[in-house]
Amino acid sequence: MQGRFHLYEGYSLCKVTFPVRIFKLLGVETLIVTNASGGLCPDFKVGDIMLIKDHINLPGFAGQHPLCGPNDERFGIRFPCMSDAYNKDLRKLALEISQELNYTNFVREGVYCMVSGPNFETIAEARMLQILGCDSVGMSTVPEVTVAKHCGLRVFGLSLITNKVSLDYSREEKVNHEEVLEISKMRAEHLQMMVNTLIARAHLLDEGINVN
Ligand SMILES: O=P(O)(O)O[C@@H]1C[C@H](O)[C@@H](CO)O1
Ligand SMILES: Nc1nc2[nH]cnc2c(=O)[nH]1
Repeated sequence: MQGRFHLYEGYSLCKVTFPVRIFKLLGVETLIVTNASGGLCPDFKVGDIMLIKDHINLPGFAGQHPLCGPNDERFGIRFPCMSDAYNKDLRKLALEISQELNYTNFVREGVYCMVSGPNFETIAEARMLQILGCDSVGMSTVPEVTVAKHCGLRVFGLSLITNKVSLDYSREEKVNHEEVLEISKMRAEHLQMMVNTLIARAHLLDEGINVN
């Protein structure tokens, strides 16, 4: 997909995730998601690429969930397990690839949290998210991943840390969308290289071939 639909644009989560079900019907087996997010983990720097290890579905906690309503059994079960949402083997492979590509000084792993947006966080919100165990925060991805897991797709995700989220009332810098776009452009080639290399190697995992 070139871009995606967002909840904050006014789309229902059913519409936001509709392309994932189309992928499933087309025979897609693995979903690779990328996004931009704000860094909450104090160790993260702007420009870091975070391999998404897990997520927190904050809109889901409040009933904004793409699987609410009658369950479509053709796609998956009523109560899907999400404890292994982001495929372990693909994450391990991505870490190995980042070492080979010499990217280790800007590749991290962490927990992504979705909020609906469109505003960036208040400082109190950011502090709360950090206490909850979120390493980064963004406005997308989680609904698509949830629907992908529901219908049995394997998922891998990368989140580009485009800014630091303000956690301190004395911090003068203000988060803005222009910065998000600028950092995304700066890291685009690295992200493409990681994804391309991962795709080239991922099928070896299915065939049980040692990728080292
Ligand atoms: O679509 P993603 O989640 O990558 O985009 C993020 C969320 C907003 O659309 C935008 C905020 O600057 O970046
Ligand atoms: N919610 C949220 N989304 C983002 N997308 C890119 N940066 C941010 C951020 O700081 N907060």
